[in-house]
Amino acid sequence: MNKQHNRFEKRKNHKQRPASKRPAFAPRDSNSQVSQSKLSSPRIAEQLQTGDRITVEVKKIGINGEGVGYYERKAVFIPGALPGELVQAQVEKALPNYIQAKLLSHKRTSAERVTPPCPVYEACGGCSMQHTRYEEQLRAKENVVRDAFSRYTKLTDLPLRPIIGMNDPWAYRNKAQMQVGFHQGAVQTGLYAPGSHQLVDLSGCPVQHPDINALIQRVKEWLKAYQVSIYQERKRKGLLRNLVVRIAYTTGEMQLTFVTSEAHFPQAKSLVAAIRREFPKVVGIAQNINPKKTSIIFGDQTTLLWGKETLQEKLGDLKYELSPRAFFQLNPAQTLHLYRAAEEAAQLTGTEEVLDLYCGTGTISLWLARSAKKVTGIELVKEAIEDAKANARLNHIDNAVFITGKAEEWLPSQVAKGYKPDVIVVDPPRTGCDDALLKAIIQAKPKRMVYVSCNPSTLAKDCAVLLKNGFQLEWLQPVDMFPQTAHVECLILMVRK
Ligand SMILES: C[S@@+](CC[C@H](N)C(=O)[O-])C[C@H]1O[C@@H](n2cnc3c(N)ncnc32)[C@H](O)[C@@H]1O
Repeated sequence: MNKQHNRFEKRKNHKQRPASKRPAFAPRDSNSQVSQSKLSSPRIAEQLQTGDRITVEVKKIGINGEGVGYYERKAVFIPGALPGELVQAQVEKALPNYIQAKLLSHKRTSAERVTPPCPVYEACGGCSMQHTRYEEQLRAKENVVRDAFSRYTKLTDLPLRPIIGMNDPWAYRNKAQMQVGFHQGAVQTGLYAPGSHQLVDLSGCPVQHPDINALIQRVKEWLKAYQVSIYQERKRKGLLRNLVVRIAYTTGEMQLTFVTSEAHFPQAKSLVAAIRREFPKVVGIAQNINPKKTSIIFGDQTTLLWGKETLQEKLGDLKYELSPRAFFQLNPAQTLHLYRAAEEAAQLTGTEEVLDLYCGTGTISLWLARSAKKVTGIELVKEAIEDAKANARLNHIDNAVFITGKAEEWLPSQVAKGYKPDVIVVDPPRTGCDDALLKAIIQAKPKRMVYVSCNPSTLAKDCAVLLKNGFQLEWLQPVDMFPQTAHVECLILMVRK
């Protein structure tokens, strides 16, 4: 995802078997029962329908943070349920290979259950694990990684390191991207409820930096006071679409971007003056124009309304100047752990050629460049490459080269010319590496391959391909970049056999 708030992954929806081919009866799990008044006898899993109520014992936490139990032998996914709980749930979807159900009540609750501190936790959908004690969240994320690797690689002795969690798993997010709406005379800012265009108003998000919350709250008041017209998605009318706020944890600098549907923004001057009066940490205020019918937040054009174009953040001793649209990891404290793990995995001595694929703004490349002979970063987005080059200059790093391109096209063409990096780092989007890229990595025969991923399933799948083609898995390091959500970041080191 970008590595944003949690959204549920789609499961495969297979066609229903015709009724005549369904088994007449299958034995029931002792803890799985249907209790629906209109039924004269309990339903077997194959006959369950939307609306049926079932009792399920929850066995584990699934990839989206939901409870997973079994009705007879069929998996039942119940958001909000925890392992060890016996729950009554209502069937929302009964499909041939799984059941999706809604938690109705508990017959037994888990000791790992806690009260979510966020008042709109259930409606918002940004987090999916606030009801779970943090230690249990970490255990569940380790298990998700373990399950994915045992499914795809069949490795029996997985070299899984303990997950790196946070001491304080709140207020870690350095960026908020809020939808703006208007409801019953009030300006709202928040996120859409999962799978809908229903805006959930957030008056303070506990995983965001508190200064971000404070700024958004006041801006909301000024939007109303200055009568800024709010964009209405359905009618495609109105001006203000989103507020994007970023904070640098090390310098405290803040940056605010108004995303508008058109350039004309008559209240911009008054808003800038009000923000500057009350929020001296804001160093730059920008307007981004996005006239398109799209769920992508930023449009192509950004203009500075006041202040600096970038804010400065530091990771270790590296400095980064970040423009409003530049990608930067959302949890800087955990990013340090991730990049240190990448450095350990790369085992650089100063003589290596390193290739960093999907390099974004070059953060990993610059981190590794200090102990490598040369680093080449490849990234699809041209602006990110410009930021990477600027950050290399800012940090006086002259052995890093950044190139705009598609990883799956660039590497095969270079390998065909004899290019042989010593270490390859990849950090692809959730979909994982393209087949053509994996093939080129296998042909390039790097000594070490460092794979960073936010999706354990695609990571394990790609790892399985590399295992069959001359690599072995040395270790896996999960890092909890997104506490309170089901997301888990994982880094693996593979070496040539
Ligand atoms: C998960 S981010 C990694 C960013 C970076 N490694 C970091 O830690 O900040 C994935 C990056 O891959 C880029 N990307 C997506 N598809 C790509 C492709 N086919 N080739 C190269 N880069 C791609 C995205 O623009 C994004 O910057």
